[in-house]
Amino acid sequence: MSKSVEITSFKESNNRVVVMVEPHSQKAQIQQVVYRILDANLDRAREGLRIIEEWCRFGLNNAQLLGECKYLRQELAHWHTAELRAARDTPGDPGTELTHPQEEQRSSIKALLQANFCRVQEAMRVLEEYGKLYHPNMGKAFKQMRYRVYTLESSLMGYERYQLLWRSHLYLVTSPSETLFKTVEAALKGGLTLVQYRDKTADDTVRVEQATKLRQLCHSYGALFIINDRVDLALAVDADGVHLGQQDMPIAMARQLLGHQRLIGRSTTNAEEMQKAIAEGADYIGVGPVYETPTKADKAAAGLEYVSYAAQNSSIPWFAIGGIDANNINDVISAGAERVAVVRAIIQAEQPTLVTQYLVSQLHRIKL
Ligand SMILES: Cc1ncc(COP(=O)(O)OP(=O)(O)O)c(N)n1
Ligand SMILES: Cc1nc(C(=O)O)sc1CCOP(=O)(O)O
Ligand SMILES: [Mg+2]
Repeated sequence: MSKSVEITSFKESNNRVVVMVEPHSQKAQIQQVVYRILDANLDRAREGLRIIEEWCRFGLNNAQLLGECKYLRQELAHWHTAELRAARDTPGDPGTELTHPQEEQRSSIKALLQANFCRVQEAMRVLEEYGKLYHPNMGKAFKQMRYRVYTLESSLMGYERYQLLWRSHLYLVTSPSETLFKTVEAALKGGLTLVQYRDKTADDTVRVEQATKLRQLCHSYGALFIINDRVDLALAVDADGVHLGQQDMPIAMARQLLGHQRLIGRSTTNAEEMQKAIAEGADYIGVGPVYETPTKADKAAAGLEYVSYAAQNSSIPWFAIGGIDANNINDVISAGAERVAVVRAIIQAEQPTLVTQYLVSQLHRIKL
């Protein structure tokens, strides 16, 4: 039986021409496999982008992010040619049956978005590599697209955090407590959306363990989770940002390490520190201590005058902090505060959910 063959290359050796041949059927089979891989991954990338796009549209109402998703989907459609679609063999594809248990549940919007970004990026990497066998420009095109997806992820995740920061009016800064997790969860149930892990004395092993648990807890309630003082710890536990005091790392250095996706807060005690923090690119500032407090015994009170100054002059979100509780929060609000950070008022409360609800309700009353 004669088989059709294709000459794929030849070379000269000892004055003889050596011809390399490959059966036609085998080459066609390989091509078909490549087409199926491209088809499946174009679909995967498009589906993942669609899921991300819906959040940009309905969740964030952000035209710029929505436009970027649409652009990327159109690019995918451009590469999804009829011959690639024709290679599809869904019944014969063992991959359609397989799902990972983690795909069955998502703990939050953030987890859902991250899983889909991962899916899109993986698919684009496959398209970049196998695409080189299909079209001379496909590899380059998908490399560029993959970088655009990284940028989109960065903008979207950063935007998400920034939005939630602006929506947060009560900020819990923790202190060591035997009931830390129970108390934080009770406060989250009361409507808390911003938590800072602050433990000035624990070993790093303990800090890593507690911060990891708290991050999971906060994210499961859709709240932001910030680390006090330590950029390395914030990165290690995938926190939403870091809070830096005047003696901590410079903001520019922290920004280099954390990127623009994560939040950076700065403590300020006077007008000069406030202006500097804003100029250096802080995302929010602490304004205090409003009252003297045993939680920060070495710092003299800045008073309500500084709160009024912040109300008039801060262009970024700011949190009045220091000695604030349910008894005096209305004085702080009257001085101009719309956001407040507390330690003892919640950590030492007998009923943290109720206290949180009360503080949040007072802060929201301002806007009515
Ligand atoms: C929201 C907020 N504001 C101020 C501080 C104080 O930070 P810092 O001055 O660095 O003091 P320590 O907290 O590190 O003792 C804060 N943690 N949070
Ligand atoms: C951690 C901290 N920073 C402050 C500042 O002014 O920078 S005041 C403060 C402690 C706030 O604790 P409490 O709510 O228990 O008074
Ligand atoms: Mg500090």
